[in-house]
Amino acid sequence: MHPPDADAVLVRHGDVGIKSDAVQARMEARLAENLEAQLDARDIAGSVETEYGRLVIHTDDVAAATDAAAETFGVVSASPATVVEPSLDAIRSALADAAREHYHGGTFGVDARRAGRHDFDSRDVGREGGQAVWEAVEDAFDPEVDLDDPDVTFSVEVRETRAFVFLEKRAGPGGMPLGTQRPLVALVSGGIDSPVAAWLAMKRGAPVVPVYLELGPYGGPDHEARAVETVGRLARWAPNVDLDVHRIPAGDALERLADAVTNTRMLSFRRFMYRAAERVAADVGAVSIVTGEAIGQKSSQTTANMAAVAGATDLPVHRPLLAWDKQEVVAKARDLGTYTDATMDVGCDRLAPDQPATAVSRERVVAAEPDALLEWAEDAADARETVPVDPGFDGRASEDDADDAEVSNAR
Ligand SMILES: Nc1ncnc2c1ncn2[C@@H]1O[C@H](COP(=O)(O)OP(=O)(O)OP(=O)(O)O)[C@@H](O)[C@H]1O
Repeated sequence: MHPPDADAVLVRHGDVGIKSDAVQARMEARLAENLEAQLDARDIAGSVETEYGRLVIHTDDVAAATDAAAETFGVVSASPATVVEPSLDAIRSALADAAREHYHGGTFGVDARRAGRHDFDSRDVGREGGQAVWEAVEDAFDPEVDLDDPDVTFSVEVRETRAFVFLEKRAGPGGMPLGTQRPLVALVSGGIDSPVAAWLAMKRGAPVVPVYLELGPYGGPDHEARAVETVGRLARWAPNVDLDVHRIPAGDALERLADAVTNTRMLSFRRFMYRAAERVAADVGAVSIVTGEAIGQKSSQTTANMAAVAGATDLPVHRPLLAWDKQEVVAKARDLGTYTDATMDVGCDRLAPDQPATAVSRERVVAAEPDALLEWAEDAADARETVPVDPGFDGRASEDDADDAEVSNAR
């Protein structure tokens, strides 16, 4: 919902605003780049302007640009808006136009904010704006003001050189602009959890390099296709980041592992996976690994077993879903469009022994596994191929250089 003649989208960020001025300016510039990439990818004509604390998309297609902003990390909210000069007259007139188009009875309120130097304050805007709305609709309706919970809110944000009039504040994902952290390798399976974990890492500004282990007889084309498809959904959030999937052929090694090891097999598989991910990370300049593991979700994810598999990589392993319940993950996956109803009897479920160990020491895991297991992992990682993903846009913007990512937690 937007006022008549809206030709801008006012974009707000959150955590970026608590950085030092210099870091904030850099992060806002990155957010502007990412918004431009979103416009490009969706074929929306427009440009992005940065003003301290806010970004403004100038476009005639405010509905599509608002959708794009709402799928951009770092954006807390976005409002399709009409831009007028910062005077009470101009604001009154824009509010009256908006009221004639969007007020159809019931209660209304004017929410006014102001920053900069003006010869009026936000209370003046609220009072005069409210009156303008009232006068615009009183002949046709019986308007009533409710400032606490109105049916329609007419909002005004007055900045130093202009004022924005809008009716909607669309929520974005929040977080930090993508590319403001160094990249991570994301271990993505065809399951529900790992895409959510990768999305959460991206939400905090870290581009991910998706890695899928192709499991030979334990996996299958459907499993792989699902992994690639869910990464495609994630790619909608990151049109200027290369999210093509690094596919590691792990089937042979897993068969050898399954022949050699029984009840600690899953733990050795996890060690294999971390080492393979570490190898990819070294090649692509990623600094850690992110997985969809959660405490107690499977026997290999008890607190004891997560401790037992540490040591296969020197890189930190981040588990953003560590304390999430399955229902919470499913709800988020549905939200993101990465959820799929089909359960597949593949992957870890097929590789798991009948009686997996739930609390083993690291020494026992290592003693039971083939001596060369971690070398097999490195060899498999070296034999990887990349599989393109489809974000579902018509066009695809060019890839972002991971080296560009800045480490910007200076504060
Ligand atoms: N074939 C695979 N390729 C890449 N990563 C994998 C693979 N299988 C598992 N992982 C990683 O290990 C984590 C835990 O493995 P788990 O057995 O719980 O996976 P899953 O249930 O098949 O998938 P998910 O955790 O995504 O729902 C996954 O979240 C993912 O990060």
